[in-house]
Amino acid sequence: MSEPLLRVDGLVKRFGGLVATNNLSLDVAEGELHALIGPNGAGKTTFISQLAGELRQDQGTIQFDGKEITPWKTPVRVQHGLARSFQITQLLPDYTALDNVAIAVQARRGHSYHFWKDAHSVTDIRDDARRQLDRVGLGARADTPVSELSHGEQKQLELAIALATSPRMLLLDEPMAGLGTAECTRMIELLKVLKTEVTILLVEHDMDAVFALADRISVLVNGERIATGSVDDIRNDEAVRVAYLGEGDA
Ligand SMILES: Nc1ncnc2c1ncn2[C@@H]1O[C@H](COP(=O)(O)OP(=O)(O)OP(=O)(O)O)[C@@H](O)[C@H]1O
Repeated sequence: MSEPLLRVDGLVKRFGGLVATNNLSLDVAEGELHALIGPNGAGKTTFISQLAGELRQDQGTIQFDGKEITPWKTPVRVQHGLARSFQITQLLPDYTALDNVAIAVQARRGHSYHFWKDAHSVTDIRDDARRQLDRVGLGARADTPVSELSHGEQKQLELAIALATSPRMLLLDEPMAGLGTAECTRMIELLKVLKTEVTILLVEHDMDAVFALADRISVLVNGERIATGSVDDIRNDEAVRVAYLGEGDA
């Protein structure tokens, strides 16, 4: 079997007496959409933050593309293709959708201090940003300020910004959160396309989305991975039903 793109071994994160990540090991194969589910407080966001390099683990190792990345800071992880989607809270509300993506593209290319000096590179950056907006179905909203975008469009913009760093693997933390039914459907369709282009680790509470998208699902309870399997495996896993999906649910 080929090496997984992401390999996590024995990760532990404590907050005082609370073990938020409990000896967690997990593999994500190249090309896979791996969903991570679990009840509130199970430690999903804490895990994603450690993968992104925003939170330092107490124990364990993280390998990406065969390299040990455990000591690497976030920007180095991003340069090597491991990117977390930006949250809506990090968008610049007075700037247009295009500007928000262009700033991310600019950062990726390390142009931060010479951005306005080179007209060609500016055009190039804006073209690239426009491509990312097209990819997430926001092309027609490029010149709209973020504050005027709907919640669903802002979630699409988060994705465009993450894609602007050309990731090999995307870490997505609840892309469906707060979306209405129609917006959810649109996001699922969008992720179906993106999953053919990039490996994805998806944290999501919306089980319709998880079941529609996941190649494999891992279940986290109290910081511990209690199961990993296909959609059918997880639906039929007794321990998962008891711990998370709820016994007796339809
Ligand atoms: N910075 C922190 N300091 C102390 N405790 C924290 C911190 N961050 C998270 N926790 C605790 O760690 C546990 C895991 O939290 P985390 O947010 O990772 O769970 P989650 O599975 O993402 O939950 P949700 O589905 O509600 O987003 C919780 O008990 C939480 O209160």
